[in-house]
Amino acid sequence: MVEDQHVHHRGLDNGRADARRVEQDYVDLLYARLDELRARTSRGLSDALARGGGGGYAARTEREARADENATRLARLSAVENGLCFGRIDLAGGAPQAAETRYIGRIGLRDEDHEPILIDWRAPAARPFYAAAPASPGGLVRRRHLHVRDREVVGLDDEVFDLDGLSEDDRRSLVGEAALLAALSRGRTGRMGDIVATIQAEQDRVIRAALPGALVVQGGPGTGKTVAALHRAAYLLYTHRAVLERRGVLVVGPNPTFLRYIGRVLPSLGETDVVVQTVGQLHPGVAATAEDDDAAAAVKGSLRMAAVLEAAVADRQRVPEEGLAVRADGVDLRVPRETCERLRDRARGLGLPHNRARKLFVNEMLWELARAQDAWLEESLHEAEELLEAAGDTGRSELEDPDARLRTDEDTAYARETLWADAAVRAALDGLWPLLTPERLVGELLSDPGLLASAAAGAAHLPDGPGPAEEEWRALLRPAHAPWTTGDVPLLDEAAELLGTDDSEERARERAERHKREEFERYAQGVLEYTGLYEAGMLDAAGLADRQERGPAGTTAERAAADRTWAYGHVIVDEAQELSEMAWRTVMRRVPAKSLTVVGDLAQTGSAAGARSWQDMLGRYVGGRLHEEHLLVNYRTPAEIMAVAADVLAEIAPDQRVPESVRDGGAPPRAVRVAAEGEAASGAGAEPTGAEGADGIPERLPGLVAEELEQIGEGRLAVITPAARHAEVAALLPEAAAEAGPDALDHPVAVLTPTGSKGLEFDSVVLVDPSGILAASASGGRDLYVAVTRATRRLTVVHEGDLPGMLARLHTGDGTETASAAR
Ligand SMILES: Nc1ncnc2c1ncn2[C@@H]1O[C@H](COP(=O)(O)OP(=O)(O)OP(=O)(O)O)[C@@H](O)[C@H]1O
Repeated sequence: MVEDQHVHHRGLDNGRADARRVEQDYVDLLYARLDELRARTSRGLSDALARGGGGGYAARTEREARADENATRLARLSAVENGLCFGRIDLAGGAPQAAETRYIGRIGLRDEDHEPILIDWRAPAARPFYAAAPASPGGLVRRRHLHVRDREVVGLDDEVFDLDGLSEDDRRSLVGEAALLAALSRGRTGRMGDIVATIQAEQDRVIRAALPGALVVQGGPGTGKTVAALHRAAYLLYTHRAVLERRGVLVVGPNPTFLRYIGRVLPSLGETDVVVQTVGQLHPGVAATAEDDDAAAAVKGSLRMAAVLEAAVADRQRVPEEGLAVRADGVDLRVPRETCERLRDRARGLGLPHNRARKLFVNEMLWELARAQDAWLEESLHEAEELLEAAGDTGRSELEDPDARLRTDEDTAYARETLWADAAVRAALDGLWPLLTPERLVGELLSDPGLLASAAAGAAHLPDGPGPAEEEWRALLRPAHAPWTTGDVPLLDEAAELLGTDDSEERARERAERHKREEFERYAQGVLEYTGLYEAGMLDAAGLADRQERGPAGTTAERAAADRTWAYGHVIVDEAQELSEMAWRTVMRRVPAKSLTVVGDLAQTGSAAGARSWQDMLGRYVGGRLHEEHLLVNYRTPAEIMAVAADVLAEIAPDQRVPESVRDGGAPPRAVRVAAEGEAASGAGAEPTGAEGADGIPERLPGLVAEELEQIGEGRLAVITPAARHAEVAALLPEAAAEAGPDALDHPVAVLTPTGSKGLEFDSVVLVDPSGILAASASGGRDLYVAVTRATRRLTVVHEGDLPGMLARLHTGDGTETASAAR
């Protein structure tokens, strides 16, 4: 509930109670309409289902289409129950326009006479609700936020755009401050929520930016990049439905926990045609979660790997010194080296992927072998003839040419078939030009120093080269069959491009399916015309055929996710600073139109292969179509905690601006010093720790966590530790979820590494061993920055030795605790 002290009094002179009653009446009307539509849709659905499976093909198809349509509508109508309407704008009148009032909500509604009674938040008519600012009210007299719980109006929050009455410094672009603060002060649930009611003007610009081109949104922690990106997905699908419903939208996020964290936002916005994946899932059939060490990640993520893989494929197209020698059917067959080379070069010259060029190579080699076999047979037949002749018995008539071929072309063709069926022949040809899967190519390459050395050397001669130096590629070596890492996935995708598939069977199947589909579309058109669905604009024949083909489970999103070559209509990348050059190459392949939204923070880059500049990463794909927006206000972290983060930022990325916190007045962040392992109670530098001796992390941490939990009540807490100490710390908190667990977000306490905490937020953060985080890698400072900016209310830093210099503020700030005081 919005407390009275939060409500601006300016616009409520007519009495808050009266205003609330007026809004309650209107909200009642909206819910009545919603109930009516739901009842109607649900009747439509049960009618369609009740008629069972009878009737002809046409009737069944029509019923299925109706049932499908009704089910989707019903799901949408149910999803908007909470917060159906959250805003109202009053626009100035003045000739020729009359003054106008609009209500803004999660969906659009019309009354019986088709008059709009509620405007969808994504519609152009809703725009002034978000865009109006004191300096540019955009025709608004007043903006009102409605707080509705269980269909009851529990609070109002008004802003009057009376320019004379407002000072310039009235919160820059911030709008609906009271509503915003109320939204921000709610405890965290472990799932991200939507913010349709309180989208801020700078975020609105991002959400409603044009579809084409690449939009990069750079913003510090908590500036709402993630939440704005997800609302943008919903907005684009609403505004460009025709394009995007068929092609879908792909959202790429950093890790599976994060994907679960944001998973609920899109359905609440009524959008289902969205595929949400980590980089580790971009290649269908692989779900990589393991990570490389920094050295391997840096090499693997570099664009030079494209040349290494190209060379690795060429290395698999081999010609042995002595040519091809194989024994088939008891006969030794040979194809000389020069012939093998000529055929290899010809196959390479086709410019086809390896597995498709292989068909030509294998085919020609089989002819060579068949001819070799022929030659051998000819020779033996001639020999036999000569023997017979010598014995006085001629097999042929005197009239025949003694040098004529004894075997016909048909014989040779037949021999070719027989040779292809011979396992030894196939194995020999596979040795020269094997059929390769991406998994095999990459797996064997990374576990074989010989293959790697050769591919790295080969890359030197390619346009994307030179390849990595020996000390670099050695970092890639690992045991055969090691689990896939996220860094491997772009390599697998690159390999898939280079290898292609041997798709002749698939293409024949596709041809047959296309034929079937064309017939069905013709048929569907007839069905639509007689049902009237066509005139109503609800479906077209292709759409109906689509539904028919995919059945109820096959949404655009599902088909897209399973298809490596799917071309999305738009791609949104979150925590985009973590993607390597190779990962961008994969992402760009998924969106040929290069329509992208990229959100991230260069100051938070943790990956050794991640971005240091957006232009460097993206310029080569989008050129001049790169548009950059900045978000500057932090909605997550209170000012007191952000001051600590600002010191860290000044060390690690002095050129990045610290976002300004909306909230302040939170609990002061604190540092708690504990004894290091083996540190004596009276040891040098130890705080006085009491009679029972030096208490270290094992003794102190559970108590500190319990203390924090008490402070935050229903909220959530994260313990963030260096990766090397994760297991040790998790063992101290058996009730907590360790990050690998699938339901880390459903526990009050989660133990995370800085990487695992990316993009997430918690009411309280207990950061263990900051020096350990700093020392863990070259990007330790950036990881520390990520860790301290996860808290929405409280931050406790637990350290053993001295605090790192960049956290010194925790010593001097108010409320800093010593170990003894914290007990
Ligand atoms: N306009 C808004 N109204 C209400 N809450 C908001 C608004 N903008 C952002 N928030 C909240 O602020 C928090 C931070 O947002 P979000 O996670 O999108 O930030 P981010 O920029 O992605 O942060 P990071 O870079 O740290 O991952 C979320 O809880 C989000 O719901």
